[in-house]
Amino acid sequence: MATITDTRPAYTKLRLRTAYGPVFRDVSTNAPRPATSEEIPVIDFADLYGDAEARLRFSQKIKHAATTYGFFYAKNHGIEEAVIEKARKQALIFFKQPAEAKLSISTAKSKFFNGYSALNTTQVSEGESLDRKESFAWRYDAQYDPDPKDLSAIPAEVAAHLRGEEFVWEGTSHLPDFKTDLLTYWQSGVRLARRLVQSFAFALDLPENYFDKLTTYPGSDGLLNFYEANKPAEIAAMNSSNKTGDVGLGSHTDLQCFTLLWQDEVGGLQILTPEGQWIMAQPIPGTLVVNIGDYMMRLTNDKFKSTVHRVFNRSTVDRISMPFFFGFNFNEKCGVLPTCTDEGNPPKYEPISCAEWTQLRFKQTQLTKTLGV
Ligand SMILES: O=C(O)CCC(=O)C(=O)O
Ligand SMILES: [Fe+2]
Repeated sequence: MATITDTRPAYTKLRLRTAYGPVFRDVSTNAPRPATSEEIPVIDFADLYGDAEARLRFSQKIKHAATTYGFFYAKNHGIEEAVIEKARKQALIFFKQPAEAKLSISTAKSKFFNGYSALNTTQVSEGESLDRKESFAWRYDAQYDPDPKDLSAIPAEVAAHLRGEEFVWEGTSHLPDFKTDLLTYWQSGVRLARRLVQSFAFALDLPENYFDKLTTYPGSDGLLNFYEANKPAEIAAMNSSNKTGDVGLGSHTDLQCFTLLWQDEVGGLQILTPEGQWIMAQPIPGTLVVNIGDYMMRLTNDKFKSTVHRVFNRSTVDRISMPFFFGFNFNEKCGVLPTCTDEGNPPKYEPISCAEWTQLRFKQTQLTKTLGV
């Protein structure tokens, strides 16, 4: 009798945190495969700085990527290599310090998760391991805005939501140029994001300056992630116990409008396709990875996709990544955009501010402090 082989992939359930509680996704047990250039396209940012025609062309590419997988690579993004390299070196210097020095600026000292998180102290995804990484986080502070601000003129409703904290810089002042090099990288991110969000507006059939009033004191979170080299025995243990849930950073979506991520050449970032297949966002030198966050997805009535991703790291060398999370002014309540809704497609969501929105997710995070915002 002929046997029929069942070639359907097996699926497991992945539990994800969302603002409104856990959701479950079916995930294929097939091994992760490299992403194709259709899935995660490389977009040339030279056009973002070009004439009206070039900017329109650019916005259409953004729209395509944002409405499919919500991930793309940015080349010619305008952040100087020297700026990135200095920040990367500082990140390594910081993480290679003795534990004591790092713990002196622990996130435990922060009201807003600024500072240092040690190995295995966060768990972005409850169904997976603790996050096998260390990190250093800081947030928007008007005194460092590349678009200079009159600090005495910040509206009270804006000031109430600003989350920068000086202790992260005070506690690293023994590291020469640490603050300068990281803030220079961060400022480049703020500038690029303010520009890119104009193209998002264009892509959504809105005037290019539509969001500008929402990005005067934007959510701008800087983060350094350090995934320490695994010892061969650790890798063998992870593999032999077949713990696919043993992750560098658990499965999650980013919270705000979009993320600009620099990653080194080691690799490990994976994204989850709508079919539940993990695909690898392999490093492409000279690019940033850009991805849509939940807040932007909500504002577009789910037209732009905020896609689940994780870091799956089995490397025997250290890995550094430096995400920059961008959102609107935290006090501004935004609803579904007028161009993303019509009679047949009514708004699915009530207006909400970035402050309220990020709070909702944090309330779901019972165990520890989650930095993926
Ligand atoms: O380290 C990476 O490549 C991704 C980091 C990330 O997704 C996050 O910090 O939200
Ligand atoms: Fe992320």
